[in-house]
Amino acid sequence: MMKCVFVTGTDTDCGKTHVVVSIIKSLQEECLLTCGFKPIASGARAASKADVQSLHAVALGDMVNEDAVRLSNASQLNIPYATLNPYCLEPAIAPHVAALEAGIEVSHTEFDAAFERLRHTHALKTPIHNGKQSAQPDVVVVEGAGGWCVPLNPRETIADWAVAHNMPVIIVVGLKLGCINHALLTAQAVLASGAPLVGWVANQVSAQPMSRQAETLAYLEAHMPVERLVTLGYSPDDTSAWPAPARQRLIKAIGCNRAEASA
Ligand SMILES: Nc1ncnc2c1ncn2[C@@H]1O[C@H](COP(=O)(O)OP(=O)(O)OP(=O)(O)O)[C@@H](O)[C@H]1O
Ligand SMILES: C[C@H](N)[C@H](N)CCCCCC(=O)O
Ligand SMILES: [Mg+2]
Repeated sequence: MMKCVFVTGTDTDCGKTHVVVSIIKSLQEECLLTCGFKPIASGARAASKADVQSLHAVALGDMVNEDAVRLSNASQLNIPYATLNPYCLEPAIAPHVAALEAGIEVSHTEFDAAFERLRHTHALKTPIHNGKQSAQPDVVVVEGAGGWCVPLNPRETIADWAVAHNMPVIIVVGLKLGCINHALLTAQAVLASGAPLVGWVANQVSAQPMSRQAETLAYLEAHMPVERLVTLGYSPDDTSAWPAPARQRLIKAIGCNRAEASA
């Protein structure tokens, strides 16, 4: 049974993509075939020659989003770009505004269709140890857009889609002044929506730790309604797997079972 997890955060730029890539690597380390999913992205560029080589079903000049590129490159499966990122909007602005300006109607139905295609069997970039050339993902790690309440259109948010699918939710807390309030409000909103909130990640987003980082973490530890899965330090070029105990917390939070893994 394919598992999924929805990663939201305290704000745009809190480090969701950074954390999603590290989650993908962590689950791969646990022999779970894992891919990312970015249902909607705002902020796109024309695909370069390097993108055409690394991405699946992308032509030179097609619009691609950097988050989705990073998710695709981290995946072990060759998933068509448009499946991994069904909505790729050009300006780096609120998605509902970008969609309106482009004359595009964003719909959960399109998310569902792409998510369904993700479930299919895809070619593996490198055959795994038992010689398998293709497989279905064991886990899909979904990256939201901005924070939990970001709208898609006047009626729906991206969170509504996660809630409709009862996806376990992880909150990324970008460690900076103001994050206590943002983290607690986000946790309250997730719980109020009825989604299963399964953990949070403390993510150091600046080279220097924020002032009184230890005290901030201690307060969050005591007041967040779920456990902290891991604390990630500042590491611009490193999105490697989490330490083993944190990986175990992650697997438990998502409800994965290594025995079910196809790898
Ligand atoms: N732990 C970290 N160490 C170093 N750099 C980080 C870390 N976390 C995030 N960053 C950097 O901070 C910036 C914002 O992070 P990221 O793109 O992951 O945010 P995001 O929440 O995914 O934003 P968006 O809402 O646009 O999707 C990026 O340049 C990223 O490389
Ligand atoms: C463009 C940016 N990097 C994100 N992808 C979108 C952030 C939307 C934030 C909307 C808001 O909360 O005001
Ligand atoms: Mg991102």
